[in-house]
Amino acid sequence: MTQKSLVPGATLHDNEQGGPTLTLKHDAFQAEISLDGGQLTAYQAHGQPPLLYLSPLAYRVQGKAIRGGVPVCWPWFGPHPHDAALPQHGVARTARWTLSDVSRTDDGFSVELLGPDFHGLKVESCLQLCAAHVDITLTTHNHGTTARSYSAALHTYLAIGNADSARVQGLAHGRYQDKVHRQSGVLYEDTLPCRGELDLIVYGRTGVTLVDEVWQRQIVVENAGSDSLVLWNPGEDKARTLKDLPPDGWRDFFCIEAANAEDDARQIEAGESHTLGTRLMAIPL
Ligand SMILES: O=P(O)(O)OC[C@H]1O[C@H](O)[C@H](O)[C@@H](O)[C@@H]1O
Repeated sequence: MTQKSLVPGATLHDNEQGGPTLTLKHDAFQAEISLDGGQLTAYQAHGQPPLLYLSPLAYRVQGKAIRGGVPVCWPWFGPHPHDAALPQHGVARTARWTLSDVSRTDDGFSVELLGPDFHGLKVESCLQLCAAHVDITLTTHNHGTTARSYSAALHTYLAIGNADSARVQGLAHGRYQDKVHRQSGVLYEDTLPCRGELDLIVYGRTGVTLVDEVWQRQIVVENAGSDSLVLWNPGEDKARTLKDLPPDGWRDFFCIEAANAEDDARQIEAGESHTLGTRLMAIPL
């Protein structure tokens, strides 16, 4: 593919490994979207640290998930519920998506992407990017003839100064499922340190804040169409088993995922659709 200008500031081109990539340049920020995975891989407001972490060892070949940015887990989150042969986190993050529209808005860009079809379910994504925030929606349509269940997540890798000294706020009274310790219960504390391996689904919380003392900022995450959010960091030991993450890479991000996961999996009637969304806002401390 040769480089193609779409609207002022938006260019579609192949990255170094040949993957179709949309680069967005604005006076106040710049961003990159990979059509492989249909995912935002970078967003940075000028003069600020990056909002999203992208592993320097991330695979950038068609058919492999990209570790970083905002991977799309769809139409199931985690292992497939009945068929262990199917890939973890569904088919969308390894599919090549289609760019259906890109336009300038008053304060940034709006991008629409069409994702894969999976047995009567179809997914599309809309990204609204401006200097103040990033909004991503994921809409699933059931174009089959019977009701269908699915699960999903926008698996956001938020960039941070150091996971060891960051914390998530806004969790009090959320019901949780802890996949590391195989426990469930209710979170009594409002704040959770991002230290060590964490893999938690928290129900009933649509908004939380990641507080980063090192970079002196907080990232506010507000989700919609979701009653579950996932908090994940592999920690030092598990990170060593991930080939697409440097040994110290776990320090540089914390995942806060807008989800329809586990107990929050959704059923969509024939002809209906459901939208999951997340808004990310970085604010100085
Ligand atoms: O390594 P991946 O397939 O990208 O999955 C990374 C992580 O995603 C989610 O956060 C899950 O809750 C974790 O259990 C999983 O380890």
